Amino acid sequence: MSNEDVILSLQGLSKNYGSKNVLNGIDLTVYRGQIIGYIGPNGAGKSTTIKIILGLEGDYSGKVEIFGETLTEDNYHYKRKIGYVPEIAELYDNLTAREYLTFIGELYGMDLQAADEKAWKLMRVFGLEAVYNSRIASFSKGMRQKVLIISSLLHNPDLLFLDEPLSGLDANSVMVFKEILAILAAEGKTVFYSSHIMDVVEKISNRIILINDGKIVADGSFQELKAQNTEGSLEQIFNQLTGFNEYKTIAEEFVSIVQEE
Ligand SMILES: Nc1ncnc2c1ncn2[C@@H]1O[C@H](COP(=O)(O)OP(=O)(O)OP(=O)(O)O)[C@@H](O)[C@H]1O
Repeated sequence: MSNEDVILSLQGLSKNYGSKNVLNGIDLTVYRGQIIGYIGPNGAGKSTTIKIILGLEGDYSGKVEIFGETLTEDNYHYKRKIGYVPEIAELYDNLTAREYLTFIGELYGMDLQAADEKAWKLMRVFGLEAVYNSRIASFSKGMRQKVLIISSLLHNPDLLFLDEPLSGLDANSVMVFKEILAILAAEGKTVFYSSHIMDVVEKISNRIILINDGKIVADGSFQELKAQNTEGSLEQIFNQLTGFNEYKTIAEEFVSIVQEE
């Protein structure tokens, strides 16, 4: 791939919280059209990486380049080309879906009417047109997640960050969303997908990055990772590479404590 196809580059990215070293020299070049499955154990630093790239977390060392420009505090124009589904979302409960989505659309520089029309159409495709003018407080978990997904894509971003995006979605919606991602990537959009649902990551990503102890411990397509490891599924490869083989002992200990008289 040529340099023009580099969408994102992390060079020696490190981050401490106090004395805790969370990221420890992440080197990663992401190319246009890739769906990156960014995985790792709880607390490995996945959300921290995403927040640094989004400019939500500072005080790191190393270099971040996005769309060919170095990330600095006063360079925020790139944000218009980015979409983000956070792991924990602050949806404004008192707003209606319409108010929320048009607000987000305007933040991304869209014209109010254009944002309104597009948001309504996307809500309709997700079967939510009847609640477009209802308050988000009355929405189920899956409905909220769909609003979040729409808000991340309303402005047609080139690079999409998804942190556990399927949370609360039913099986039909998951199928639709996986297909949306595949079509977007085929259109040249780039997706950075962080999740613990290994069978989905295995299927949708064309490149999987596994981080552990603040470092990249695996980088390749699922087929490549499979060829390099003795284990078969991504879940098993994950457990093998993160040195986890104690699940039975932990489960037994947990249940025996639950059953203590
Ligand atoms: N604002 C903060 N202040 C102090 N420590 C933090 C802060 N944010 C994150 N951490 C710590 O950094 C580490 C990495 O957190 P992060 O949320 O990036 O992990 P993650 O890989 O996304 O985990 P999970 O899979 O559980 O969502 C954790 O140990 C967490 O406690």
